[in-house]
Amino acid sequence: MRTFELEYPHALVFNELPETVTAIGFFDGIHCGHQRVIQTAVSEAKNRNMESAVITFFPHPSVVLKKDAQHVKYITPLREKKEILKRLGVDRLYIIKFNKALASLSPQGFIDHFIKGLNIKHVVAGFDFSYGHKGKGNMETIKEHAADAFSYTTISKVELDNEKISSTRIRECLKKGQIEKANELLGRPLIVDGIVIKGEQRGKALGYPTANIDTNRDALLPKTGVYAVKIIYKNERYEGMASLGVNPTFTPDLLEPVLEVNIFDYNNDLYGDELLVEFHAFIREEQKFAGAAQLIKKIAEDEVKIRNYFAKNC
Ligand SMILES: Cc1cc2nc3c(=O)[nH]c(=O)nc-3n(C[C@H](O)[C@H](O)[C@H](O)COP(=O)(O)O)c2cc1C
Ligand SMILES: Nc1ncnc2c1ncn2[C@@H]1O[C@H](COP(=O)(O)OP(=O)(O)O)[C@@H](O)[C@H]1O
Repeated sequence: MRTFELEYPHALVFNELPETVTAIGFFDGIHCGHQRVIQTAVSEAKNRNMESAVITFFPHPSVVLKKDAQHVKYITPLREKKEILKRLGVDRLYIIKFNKALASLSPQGFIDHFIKGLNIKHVVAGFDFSYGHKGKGNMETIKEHAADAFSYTTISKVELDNEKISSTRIRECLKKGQIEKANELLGRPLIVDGIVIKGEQRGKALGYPTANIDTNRDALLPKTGVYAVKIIYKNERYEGMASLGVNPTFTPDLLEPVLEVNIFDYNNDLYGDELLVEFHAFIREEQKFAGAAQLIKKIAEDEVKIRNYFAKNC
């Protein structure tokens, strides 16, 4: 997959661009609904003997459009997004910078520059996709803006339990610790990755060494607590338990939750290495214990629970 980071106006040369079928959207999470849009574009491209593409945006429009400048966290930060799109068989990824200039482009201007101008012959988008200034362009107006230069497919609402699958719904599940429902909506387990850094060196003494993970600051983390996780390390998959929290038993003043994992049946140095953590089940809330002995007892119970969980659900 080739990635192109574009700004308005982009400088790509039309004559050098292949005829392409594209999916377009913000696609945070690349959930089951997004996957239907992207897979439709990939198979339509094969049918037409064209290249497949995904057009997406960065950062999230709310960063530019909302007054209180904020930092948005993503279910799939750009890096994860790229990995998943590669796996879906996408040939080209166009990441359009969402800035004031882009936000003020008219719907016709957007289509002319970023669809016709990128030699797109067919567009696939969800029924609620919008484009151009104030999101005034949509799947109703696209026919007029296309003016026969390209065709399009509108993907209708994809639902689970009679409710639309959406990034917002997944964010709410993650906030509540409903990881299994979030995973069902995503169509894969939530993955958070990062590099192993040094912690307080307390884990080994407790009998449960934990790899402390420096996560991407763009990554949306689930609710704090203890989770059944799988760890992908050097292309091998391990079972383990994660603590996402502020370690109240020992550190009353930690502000940001820390993600740490204890890998089952493993004993080796991991400092400086990259780990991918797949979240599978929420086990319990984080607690403040009277001391190390009580915490160790609880962690031993967590381990039994999590091993049983994976014995039943692999
Ligand atoms: C499965 C598991 C559950 C945990 N639960 C709690 C908890 O409920 N309360 C708490 O204060 N710390 C909890 N911890 C975090 C430990 O306090 C932490 O791993 C330990 O202090 C080691 O920290 P270090 O890696 O910085 O040395 C848990 C850790 C694990 C692995
Ligand atoms: N089974 C394991 N799970 C996680 N980390 C392990 C394991 N075995 C060894 N380690 C190593 O031990 C370190 C964790 O030990 P710990 O005493 O908790 O130190 P720290 O406070 O630096 O995390 C990990 O970063 C890793 O290098």
